[in-house]
Amino acid sequence: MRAHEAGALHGDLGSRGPAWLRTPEDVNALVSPLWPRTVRRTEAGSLEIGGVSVADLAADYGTPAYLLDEEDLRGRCRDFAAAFADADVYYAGKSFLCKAVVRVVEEEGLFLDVCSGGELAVALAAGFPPERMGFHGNNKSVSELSRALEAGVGRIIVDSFQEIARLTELARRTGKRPGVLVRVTVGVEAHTHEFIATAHEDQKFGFSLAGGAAFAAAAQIIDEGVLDLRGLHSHIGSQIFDTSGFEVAARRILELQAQIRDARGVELPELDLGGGFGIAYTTQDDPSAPGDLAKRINKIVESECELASLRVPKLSIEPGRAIVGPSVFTLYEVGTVKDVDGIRTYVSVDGGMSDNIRTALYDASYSATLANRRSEAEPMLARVVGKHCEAGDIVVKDEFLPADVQPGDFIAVPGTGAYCRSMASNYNHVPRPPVVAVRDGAARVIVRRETEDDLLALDVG
Ligand SMILES: Cc1ncc(COP(=O)(O)O)c(C=O)c1O
Ligand SMILES: N[C@@H](CCCC[NH3+])C(=O)O
Repeated sequence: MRAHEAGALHGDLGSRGPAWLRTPEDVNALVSPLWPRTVRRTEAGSLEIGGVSVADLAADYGTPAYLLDEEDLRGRCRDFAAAFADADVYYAGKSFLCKAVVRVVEEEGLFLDVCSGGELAVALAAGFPPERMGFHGNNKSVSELSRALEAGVGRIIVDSFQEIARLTELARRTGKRPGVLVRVTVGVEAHTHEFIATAHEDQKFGFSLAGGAAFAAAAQIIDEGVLDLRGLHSHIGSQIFDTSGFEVAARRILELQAQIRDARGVELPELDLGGGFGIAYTTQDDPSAPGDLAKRINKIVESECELASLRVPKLSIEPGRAIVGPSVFTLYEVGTVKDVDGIRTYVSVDGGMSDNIRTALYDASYSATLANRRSEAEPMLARVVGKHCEAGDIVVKDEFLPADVQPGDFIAVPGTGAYCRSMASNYNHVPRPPVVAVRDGAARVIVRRETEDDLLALDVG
């Protein structure tokens, strides 16, 4: 029995209810916020991206592959830059970084946030202007800090008293005066998965506001006068839809700004409210457009500044997921289809948790569609799983796919531009997939597929 015939099955979707029950027509539809802008289903029924069919891309580059819609990515950079015209928009490179993306970010006028020596190296190799970079991290090494200083990184977001001491020592030694922000833990419980919330008190990032460490850090930097304190920083977490968390964060951080002014007579000129803007992974998600986010955030900052009699500081934000996440889908080939009687159908693809760990790690929800053809078959509740030796190797927990899905079909999973390739692993010695950028009918590999030789080259035993 195919799982779509099993009535009891739908109970498995719990509160998502009948909205999830789909017709064959729905199963073939591409719901707009989920897919990159140039993706469409052709008359013949297969998907194309940037004017190139997935069949051609699979033939040329193999599967699995991350397919990046360059026009979509550039469009999202431009949308953020235009919406936050009075602010600096730092693209958060941790979401996905390679030289080609660094160049896109630069060409579209954004700034860049890096958070390790490796990300800094990629950015510098791509020729990104260091003065437009911010350097994050709760445990930057002396060598990473030295490289940032040597390169002339525009600002370093300091995260601990030890780091302030290390950077101060380096600055004294080299005669440089780096711009810094103090990362503040504002005590906000962001409405997101606990692993990706970063502003509640009990965690590793930043200086506590409530405990007084944030004030002490800022005061120490001002008193020592070696580092150039430009402002305060807050990042409340990731995949957030509700702007009330930003509102509380802005209020608290501006109160601290006023406290610093009152105690030291210094009005800090900059304020960074971090990233974290949510995207649509399923039809249940309803993300805000950059223009709406900008309006709400600017209003919050202006009114809080008025209340505290502060000049409005130069604002910056650090979106990663909201820029690159929706620009990519992963293309997989189906290898096996297994009906577990009365429970569900498992559709196994040629990748899995090594190219997308988010489902296993955060219980994240994704969507999927049959990519190589249109099907008139009845919808079947499926679970898209990978090829790893791990029961939790799930890519898409629940999705309606046509009941005739079979080995050799292609499955596309949207929303995989952020934190998928960047968090990919070699579990089971599965080589990591390539990233292929497609635009105006032409495709180019921007990160090549890893090979078994690459893996063996590391094994020097
Ligand atoms: C300090 C900081 N800035 C920006 C980001 C980017 O977040 P997102 O990709 O959710 O916009 C992160 C990651 O959560 C972060 O830790
Ligand atoms: N890696 C996380 C986001 C947090 C990363 C940055 N602090 C994700 O996949 O959602």
